[in-house]
Amino acid sequence: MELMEGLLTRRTIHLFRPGPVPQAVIEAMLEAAVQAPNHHMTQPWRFVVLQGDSLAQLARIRYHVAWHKAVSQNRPDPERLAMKAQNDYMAVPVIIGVIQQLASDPHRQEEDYAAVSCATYGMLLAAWSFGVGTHWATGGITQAQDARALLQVQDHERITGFIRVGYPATVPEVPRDPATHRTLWLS
Ligand SMILES: Cc1cc2nc3c(=O)[nH]c(=O)nc-3n(C[C@H](O)[C@H](O)[C@H](O)COP(=O)(O)O)c2cc1C
Repeated sequence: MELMEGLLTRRTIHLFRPGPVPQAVIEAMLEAAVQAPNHHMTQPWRFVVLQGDSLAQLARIRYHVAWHKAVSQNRPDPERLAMKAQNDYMAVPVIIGVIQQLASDPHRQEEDYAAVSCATYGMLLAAWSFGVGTHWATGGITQAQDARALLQVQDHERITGFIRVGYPATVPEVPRDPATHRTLWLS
């Protein structure tokens, strides 16, 4: 797939087909990620690939996070919402946790988050080039102590997102405002 085609057609996937993703695709995603631009070459990222039992553990943690959120918001049927949250994770063969190493300087931290986001986007695009879909999400689970422990996140690190990886069942359309509506050309 041409780079431009990938940039124009990649979408967040919400429904995945069952089945594994080749290890080579996951490795290619990670290689693409570490090529991301990063100021001062801080390379402020780390990745944790969860499959099998570890993915099931993460899904269970997501169940608890979703349950507590639903209860705290007085939502009806917290059990159903929590099961959906868990099942969404169990519907993919691989989830990649993205971790930012936190610099002590706030400005450096902000620039590092930009770099980690570039790395994450690189992963999504690399996956897409193999016809593999992704879903980049944040949410409460990125701060859950149990999730941090499972991913062996250190005090000077934070989880910036979880990337679900699998073959898409459907690819949604998510139209954008044209770039011309968002651009001022100066000469
Ligand atoms: C930093 C970041 C956090 C996101 N967090 C979530 C999330 O928690 N849940 C979710 O469903 N999508 C999340 N998304 C995906 C966006 O909702 C999605 O990119 C947007 O709807 C546009 O759709 P597209 O990716 O198909 O173009 C996140 C995207 C980014 C960049």
